[in-house]
Amino acid sequence: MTPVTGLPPAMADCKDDVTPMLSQYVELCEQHPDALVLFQVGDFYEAFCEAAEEVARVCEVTLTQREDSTGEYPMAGIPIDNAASYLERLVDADYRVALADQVEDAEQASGLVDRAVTRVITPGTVVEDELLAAGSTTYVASVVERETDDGERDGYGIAAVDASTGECFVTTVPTRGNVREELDRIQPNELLVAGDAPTVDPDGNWMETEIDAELFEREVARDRLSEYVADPDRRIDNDAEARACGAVLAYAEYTQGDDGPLEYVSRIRRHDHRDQLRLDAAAIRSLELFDNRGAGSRATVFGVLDETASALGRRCLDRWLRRPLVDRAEIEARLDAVDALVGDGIARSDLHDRLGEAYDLERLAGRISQERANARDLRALYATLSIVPELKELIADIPALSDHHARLDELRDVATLIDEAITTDPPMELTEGGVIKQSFDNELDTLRTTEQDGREWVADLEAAERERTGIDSLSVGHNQVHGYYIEVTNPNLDQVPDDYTRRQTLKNAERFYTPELKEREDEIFGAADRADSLEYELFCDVRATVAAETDRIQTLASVIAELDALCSLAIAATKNDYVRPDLQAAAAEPSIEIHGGRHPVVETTQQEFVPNDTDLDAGGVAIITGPNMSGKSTYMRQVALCCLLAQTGSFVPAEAATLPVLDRIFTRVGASDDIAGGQSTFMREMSELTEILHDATDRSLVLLDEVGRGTSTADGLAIAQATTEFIHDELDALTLFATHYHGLTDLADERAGVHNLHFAATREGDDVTFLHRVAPGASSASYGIEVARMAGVPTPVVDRAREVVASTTGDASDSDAAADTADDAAGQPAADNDTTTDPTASAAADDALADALADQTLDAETVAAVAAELQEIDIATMTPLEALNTLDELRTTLER
Ligand SMILES: Nc1ncnc2c1ncn2[C@@H]1O[C@H](COP(=O)(O)OP(=O)(O)OP(=O)(O)O)[C@@H](O)[C@H]1O
Repeated sequence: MTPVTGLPPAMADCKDDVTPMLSQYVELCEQHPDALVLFQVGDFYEAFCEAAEEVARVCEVTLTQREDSTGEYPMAGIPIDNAASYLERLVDADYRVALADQVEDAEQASGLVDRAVTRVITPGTVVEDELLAAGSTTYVASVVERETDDGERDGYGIAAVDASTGECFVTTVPTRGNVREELDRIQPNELLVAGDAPTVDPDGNWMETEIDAELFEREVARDRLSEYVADPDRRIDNDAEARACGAVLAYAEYTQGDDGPLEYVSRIRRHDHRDQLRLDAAAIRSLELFDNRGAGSRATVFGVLDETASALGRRCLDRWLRRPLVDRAEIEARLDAVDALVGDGIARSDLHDRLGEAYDLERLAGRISQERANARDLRALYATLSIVPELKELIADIPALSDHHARLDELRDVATLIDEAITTDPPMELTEGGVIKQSFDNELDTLRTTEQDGREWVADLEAAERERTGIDSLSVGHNQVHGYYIEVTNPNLDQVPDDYTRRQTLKNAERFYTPELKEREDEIFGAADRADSLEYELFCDVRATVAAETDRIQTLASVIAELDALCSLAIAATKNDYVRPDLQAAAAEPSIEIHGGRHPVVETTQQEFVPNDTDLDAGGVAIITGPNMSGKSTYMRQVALCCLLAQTGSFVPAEAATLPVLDRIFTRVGASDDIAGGQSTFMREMSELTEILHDATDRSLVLLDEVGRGTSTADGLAIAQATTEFIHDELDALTLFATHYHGLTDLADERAGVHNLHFAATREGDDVTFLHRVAPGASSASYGIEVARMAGVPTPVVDRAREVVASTTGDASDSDAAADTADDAAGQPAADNDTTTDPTASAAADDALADALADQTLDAETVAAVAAELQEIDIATMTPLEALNTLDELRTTLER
């Protein structure tokens, strides 16, 4: 269905004939062609015509008809009081929603109430608490290609802003690939583009929004930036950064309905991508830092490390994990702090408890400066400020946190003001009183006293009038329409005094007022009205005074956030038994030495995790072989994660670790069972490989997992071998390469820095047991068929696969397995007796099994036919495309 934005077509057809109110709607829709306009009519936000149909569909609300002198229009509305959940649905359905509010009091308006768009809600600029997950970030980003003075293209400027917290940053990256890498780190919800902007990967998980190209213009952007920071050139490196940043800020202003700069965006940080350990999308994904393809949020690296107590800390830890450090001093400073907290259980748990009381200061600061904060928000700020003295005391004696101690500003002036001004449990509404404390303002106190005295006088009136009139059933009451009254039932009406004036007649009684009651009533309501509006004015003054301190509040927020993130790392380290890593000396050649290393996530899901050592010398390449499921991938990732955690400032899951400061982690996981993408999968694999071969340095860690599998076995082995040789001979990168190409293990004999590792398994009868223990040397058997059997592949398929292997190798895999078991029992690497199977044949069998695994209900006859056909194929002479086509045909046969 095409999105309905701007002016609904049916309304466009009759726009000149509609009522004045609808013509206001038409005008606002025309001003916001990209947004779905929700138009306030009393207590509802309404949409009309096609927009109404869409709102009714997405929000599941009733579609009604509006009828007026100009015609009949479909109409759908959502209640303003309860708008958040409906707005969320519309934003989730990729709508930008423009809220056209009544900006004039309906009672005071002469004629049509004025309306204006006060806010455009878009996926990347949500600020409403109800629509935001706690501790999350919501960025809108933009990318601008950089041009040098001579018109040469030279890299890209990237900017992002989180409109809910005011965080804003810029960076420049050299290549298109780096753009994607940076965006993968930022994970923006929305990406701004103009007509000539470079298109970024369309697969990105963000909404693309086209904005006016003028907002990207150099001068326009620079002018805007100078409204935010005093000296933009000091913060911004080049025009591309300035243009990208100008555009995101302009868009943020537009969506917040502000004409001027957003006060709470008070600093623009600059990242240099060389100042952080670089991780590309493949690394973030395959190391399962934040996402684990649906296995639950705890089963990620972030999930394991996240012991934060506050939303501030959670966001900070997220940032740290996305941008590990490369500056040795900064890493050591974080490690020192974590170390101190690991060593002091009492400080750690007290700190964690106090931090749990901190509200989300970043978002509070945004709301306060945007005048969206209510009295409860100010009280939340006060509550957070109240914990600061305790935080200071808790860390006063921890030298590693002395910098945090010095930066913890108690903001006493702000705290005192809020506490003196705002009631302890204020209402949500700001205009109905109860917000400002007694004794804060003399005029307010006088008004409240007048009101109070009046009410007390009324409260005493009943008794006084009963006595005066002798009517025992006389009562004094109040209602919204008629105000105060004295009620006398019909049988007593003859006793009513002369100064009673009739106000209202009921069935069994009459209601009266006296001149004095009227006078008191005017006094009470006059004072109450005036006091309510004075309270609102005083509240706004207090809020503005606090808003002027936004910068200090944001600094405090960042210190609290860091303390919480450090505390979280210390708790995770203690809970999971991590150790402080030693960083190699700066001058040392990068090498990795881990004793008893573990995978931080897998170890939490396994009953017994087997720790493994790693010893990778400078420029070393480890070729890792072993049966399927034996632990190769887990091992490689745990090595990468140890390095990554260390550079985040975290302890690492190991008994001891000496680690280098890496510049980059590359991971390339080969096209495994998922051939669905066909050629494109292999192409992607190769283009990612190209990037590694171009960019890796001797400070990079490269993980290659079954690279080359996406093509024919012969080509795959050739590519794998050439890649390993190149990495070893030219790049000197630290490399772990898990492979089923046993032929690759021969490289260890040819090149000094290459060595073999293998994961062994033992077999008893048909049962294979994985030891998950890494040992030197190459493995001799893949146990693919045994794994298939254990996975439940029907017996005829398993038997046929054994026949295929036997006939192509002249051998049965049993002998390999037996040799492997015997080697392991003797503690010898299997490579010594290697009876390596022909890779072409075992790959053919693997392929047959992979297909069979895909559908275990296949009949044995079809599978046998496919297996026979597979046997006929001469894979070594096929092109990758031919191989894929043949595979596709075979699979189609199986699917029939
Ligand atoms: N050191 C270990 N201790 C305990 N269990 C482990 C260990 N390493 C891996 N495992 C378990 O074994 C499973 C398979 O591990 P992994 O995916 O690393 O094997 P693999 O050799 O890479 O397999 P394949 O070649 O099929 O990709 C893991 O999901 C985990 O459950």
